[in-house]
Amino acid sequence: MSCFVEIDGSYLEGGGQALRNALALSVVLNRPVRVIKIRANRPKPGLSHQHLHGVNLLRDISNAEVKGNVLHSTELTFTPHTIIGSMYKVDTRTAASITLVYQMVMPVLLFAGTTSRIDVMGGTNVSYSPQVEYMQQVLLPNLKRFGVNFDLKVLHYGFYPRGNGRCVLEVAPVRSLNAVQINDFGQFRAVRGSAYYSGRLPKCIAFDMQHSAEREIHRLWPDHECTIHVFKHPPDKARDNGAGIILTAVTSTGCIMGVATVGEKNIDGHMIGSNSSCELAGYIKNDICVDAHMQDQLIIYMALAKGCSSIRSGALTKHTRTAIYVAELMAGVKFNIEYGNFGQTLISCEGIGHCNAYM
Ligand SMILES: Nc1ncnc2c1ncn2[C@@H]1O[C@H](COP(=O)(O)OP(=O)(O)OP(=O)(O)O)[C@@H](O)[C@H]1O
Repeated sequence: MSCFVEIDGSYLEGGGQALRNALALSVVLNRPVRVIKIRANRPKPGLSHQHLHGVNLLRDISNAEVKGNVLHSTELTFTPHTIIGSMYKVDTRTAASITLVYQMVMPVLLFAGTTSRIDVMGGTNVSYSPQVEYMQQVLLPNLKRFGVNFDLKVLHYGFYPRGNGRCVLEVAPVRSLNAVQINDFGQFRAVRGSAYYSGRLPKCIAFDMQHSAEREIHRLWPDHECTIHVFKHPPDKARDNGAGIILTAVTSTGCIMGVATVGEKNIDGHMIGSNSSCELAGYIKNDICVDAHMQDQLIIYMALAKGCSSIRSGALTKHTRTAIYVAELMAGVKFNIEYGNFGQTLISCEGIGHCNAYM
């Protein structure tokens, strides 16, 4: 009988997240895994640069035996042996999302014996992935509740198609993760954010994003603070053209929801600003404590934490259901979903209370 847990990468979302979570859990739990039909629902299935660099980084961190770690591969077996906290460097030579490489290794580095430092070159602000500001301003405060601490420095911002971005992530290990309750919205306090531009793009793009976003929030909540700063990345921080916005909403109970969007070709600043603020307003109106992207990103931590975690979010995304599928198979946990009246969901799970074997 095979000793591999088999994960079907075509299930539900059928993107790279199933692979990232499966491999991260494989290392943390020391369980060999086989991932089949990798990214089957994407236009170009199989491993792209981002995934391949993540797999090879995780191989080095865990001294794993790997088969299938080549570009476009749709099947992979991964047998980890250890977790080595250390300094690592990855140059993707593309605009591959740096934050998605970090998404793969972060849960693992928490269970190393010492602090790790991961220097990655690629894209910091790339579509369909967490913007680097989202990781700093939304992921970090949410993960702090689990007892996680990381420091993410951006040495250079990088955009599609050139890349040229560079970040350094430092992750401190934990003995175990706390269970969290992120389900009490409290009172809406403020919206804060920034709109940036770089390279040869005109400043009006960032001001259009700012004005449209502030107008929408002030229209709905005239008495609440809404502060969006506009700035240009200096040339030594961003060589290429790029523009985007990050908005966060904070509540009296410490909930932080975020929306971060990077402009693509023919950027319409007004459109980005108003779409982003409408998305954020939807969370505030419905007392949602965890935004649609944080929802799937917290699943792996809930599965590993000690005790029962619960998060109050909006409608379940396919990414979240995929993350739950992987966590249940790999860690043997069970997630429970309760549905509210206005599309809210309460996602809960009794975590396995994984303990760090290297501390
Ligand atoms: N705007 C965003 N803000 C925050 N997180 C995001 C944003 N867009 C995508 N994400 C996150 O990025 C991850 C993308 O997962 P997905 O499976 O689509 O991976 P992928 O490797 O990009 O695959 P693919 O290239 O197959 O799309 C998810 O965790 C999702 O929540």
